[in-house]
Amino acid sequence: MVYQLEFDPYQKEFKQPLNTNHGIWQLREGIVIKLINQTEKIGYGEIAPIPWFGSETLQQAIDFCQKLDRQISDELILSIPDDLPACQFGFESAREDFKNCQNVEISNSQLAGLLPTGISALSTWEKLWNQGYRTLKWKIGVADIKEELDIFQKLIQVIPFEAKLRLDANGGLNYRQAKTWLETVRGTNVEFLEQPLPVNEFDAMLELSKIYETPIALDESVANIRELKKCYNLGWRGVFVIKPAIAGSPQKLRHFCRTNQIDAVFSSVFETSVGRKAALKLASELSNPQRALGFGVNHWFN
Ligand SMILES: O=C(O)CCC(=O)C1=CC=C[C@@H](O)[C@@H]1C(=O)O
Ligand SMILES: [Mg+2]
Repeated sequence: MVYQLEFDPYQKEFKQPLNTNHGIWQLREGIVIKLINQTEKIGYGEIAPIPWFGSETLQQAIDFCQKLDRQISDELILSIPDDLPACQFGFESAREDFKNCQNVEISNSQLAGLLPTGISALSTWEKLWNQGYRTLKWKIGVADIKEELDIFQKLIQVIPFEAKLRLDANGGLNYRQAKTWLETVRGTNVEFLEQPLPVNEFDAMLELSKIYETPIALDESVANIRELKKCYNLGWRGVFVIKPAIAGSPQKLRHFCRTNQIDAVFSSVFETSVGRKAALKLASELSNPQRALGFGVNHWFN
């Protein structure tokens, strides 16, 4: 099959900046691609890089698109190199969009609502709860640990018992702080501790995952299919937070998840509705149905 290719870079400002250990993220930049087939039908896909998670940069994706002919084939799409995972996702999603254009219906009870960092979480959780979220995600490793531990103690006093809380450090803790958090959350409604340590401290996270009963989740460490396989082969059996928009080829991702029984939680990269549709389709096939999807941020842009 051969397609006519069109691609449009975009910039969308977040309604509120995302504050994580990586820094403050204000602007989502990406590329919407259109594949037009011989019957003039259009398949849409999105390239939404996060270089600080190890994907290609926006400029690398734009350069790749610009070098392509205006007519591209299935073979070319399926041969996009693994060092362009966001491009692999965007082009393969557009190709698959011809097959299934309905959106995945999903309720907030199946999604994790994202709390603001710091003390604002205490005044925000109830709004998310009333919107139907039953899983809440809170970024830590942003402020001083004493301050965040104090806020955490207040938060678990007020949120309903049946709420699940995810803590995401974005690799911002050290070993001692990670142990402090894992001891603090023992017996609470914390569902998992996401990426407590930096990517280069995998062995320490593997050791902690064998000591503490609160699951540890990796996302920065498993940001693409190559890293996913590496961590699995090194013995990771905790939660795998998979961001399909930067993981790489959906076909290869399906093969890995169907071949290996992993505890996967599919998650957003704050893509637009184009990428979200394709990512949620993959999540509906491959994410652990017992866990909420990390796509609670569906109205994130101004
Ligand atoms: O996973 C979710 O529930 C929402 C998405 C989310 O938290 C993230 C998306 C993209 C980059 C990161 O800052 C962050 C994460 O670390 O998971
Ligand atoms: Mg994370």
